[in-house]
This record gives sequence, C-alpha cells and structure tokens, in this order.
Amino acid sequence: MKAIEVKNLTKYYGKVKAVDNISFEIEKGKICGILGPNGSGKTTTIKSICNLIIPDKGNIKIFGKENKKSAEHISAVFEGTRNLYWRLTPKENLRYFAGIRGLGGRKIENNIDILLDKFNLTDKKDVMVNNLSRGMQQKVAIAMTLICDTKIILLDEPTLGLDVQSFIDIKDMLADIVSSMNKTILLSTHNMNLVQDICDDVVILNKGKVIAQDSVAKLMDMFETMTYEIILAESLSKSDKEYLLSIDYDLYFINNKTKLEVDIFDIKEIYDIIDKLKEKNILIKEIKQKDNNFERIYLNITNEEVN
Ligand SMILES: Nc1ncnc2c1ncn2[C@@H]1O[C@H](COP(=O)(O)OP(=O)(O)OP(=O)(O)O)[C@@H](O)[C@H]1O
Repeated sequence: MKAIEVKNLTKYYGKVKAVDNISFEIEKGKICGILGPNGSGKTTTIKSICNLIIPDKGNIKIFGKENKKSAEHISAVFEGTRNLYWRLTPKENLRYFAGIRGLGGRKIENNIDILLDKFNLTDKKDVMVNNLSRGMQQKVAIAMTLICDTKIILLDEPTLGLDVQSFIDIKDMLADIVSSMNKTILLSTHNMNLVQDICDDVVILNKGKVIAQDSVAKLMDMFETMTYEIILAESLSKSDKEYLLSIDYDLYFINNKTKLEVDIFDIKEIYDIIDKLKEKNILIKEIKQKDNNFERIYLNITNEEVN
C-alpha cells in the first residue's frame, strides 16, 4: 500500500520555481530519504506533504486520500528541533503535543514515561529543552512524533549537527521505529551514511526536479563502480593537477593534493592511470580499493546531472 503519493507537484516562491512537477511514491512501512543539493526543493516538498505550504500545482495523497483530510496521519520535525517549545521540559512538550491531537489521561502519561525511558531521557524529563544538548533535543523531537502516534513521520535533517554517538543513537532509533512500530518515514538529509544504513528507498532532487528514485540497494547495484584510493608521495603541483583533470577518468582530489580517488569500471583502467601518473613522474605511495558506498553513487548521479 502507498503511504504517500506525490503527483506533479509544483511550487513557486515568487518567481523561484522551488519544486518543478515532481512525482514519487512511498510504500507503507518504508524509510525513504529525500536527497539533493542545497536549495533543490526537499523542505518545500516535505512542507507540501504535511500541508504547511500550498502547492501551485499537483496532488498529494496520504493512504490513497487527498492529504488535506489526512493530516492526522502525519507528524513532522523541521530543521532539527524547531517545533519544540524551548521553555518547556521534554515531559511537558510530549504532553502538549499529545494534547493537540486530543490524547491525554493516564495512558498517555504512562506512554510518555516509556518513551522518555526508551530515548534515555528520564533523568532529563524536567529540564527545559533549551538546556538540553542538540542530540537530546533531537530525541525529544522524535519522541514527540511517536507520542502523537501518527502512521507517517516526516523529518527534515534529523541528524544535522549531531556528534558521532548521538548520530548512531538517532539512526538506530529510526530503524527501530519503522521495523517495530510499523511507521513510514520520509526524511531529508545530506548524510549519505544515514541513507546507506537505514533508508529503503531514495528520491534525489536537483533544481526542483526528481533526477533519480529507486531503492538504495538497486542504485548501489546499478552504479556499482570500483573506487580506488591513490595516495601520492608528494603534493601535486598546479600543472600536474590540471593534467590529471584533463585525463578521461572521474578523479576526485581528497586531502588537498596528496590523495586521489578514482571510479573505474574495468580493472585495466587502474594500470592506465598508473601509466599516466608515471608519464608526469608523479610518485605513488599506496593504492587501495575502497568499499562501494552510497555517497559516491549520490555524487555520480548528481554530477552526471550537472555535466
Ligand atoms: N519562503 C521562501 N521564500 C522564497 N524562496 C524560498 C522560500 N523557501 C525556499 N525558497 C527557495 O526555494 C528553493 C528550494 O528551497 P528548499 O528549502 O525547499 O530546498 P532544500 O532542498 O530543502 O535546501 P537545503 O538543503 O538547503 O535545506 C530554493 O531556491 C530556496 O531559496
């Protein structure tokens, strides 16, 4: 069953076409990532799905019905934690958001305690949200979507600015929410590790248009390349760098001028690249093959679109 269907969505802000005739669908029970460079229309799309902005054209269905009547199925967290009340405690925030949905009483109080415990927030339940760390605030925001008990959760950049441990905590929580609570999640992110680790599907936007949509697994297969890391013995000179940019390979310069990454499709190509480096007396310290990752695939898709 489709949880979300977006059809021919277009949104202008004045003369700026933020979203340009996009269509995609999200199956119930999946985590879908909406990706794209800054300004590609991710937030506008999410805000349209939860009725915060009115599109100029197009149609959005939630569980097969016009979304104007389906707001009760959706809860959303924007730009990290902006929709929390900063002067309220986690407990008061959860109670307030449950109340807006008409939920209250002993059962909800009990559920709030269970959620705070699950999110390791019990000892912070009476601290003002303003005084919590970024990761804790993010956990409160996600707990808020759960206390509202909606079937669909929309998250705009849920891991922005988190440290490594909080990132892992939130990532695991989201995977758990979908698998054990039967929710559907649409999240926007720039973090490709998050996508690779927990998303089933992705929609990639560029300049307001959908440029790819598929399962993460399929895209990983489809764009499978071999990535090699070449560590140089010395920094590249400007002319050597220009020379390498002129050869016919997808080269990425990492670590300033001493590390290169290259995507190849045939192992023979690596020998050709070594020859090309030799021609210019560029000394190689080490060459190793890297694991395929979604970040590289995303770069391939978006770069292809730009070129
Ligand atoms: N309220 C607004 N008024 C005018 N233009 C806007 C407004 N909100 C967004 N835009 C423009 O619409 C386009 C899409 O913006 P949007 O915020 O949807 O992109 P995004 O993909 O979420 O970007 P980011 O990754 O930077 O958050 C951009 O060109 C942006 O400048």
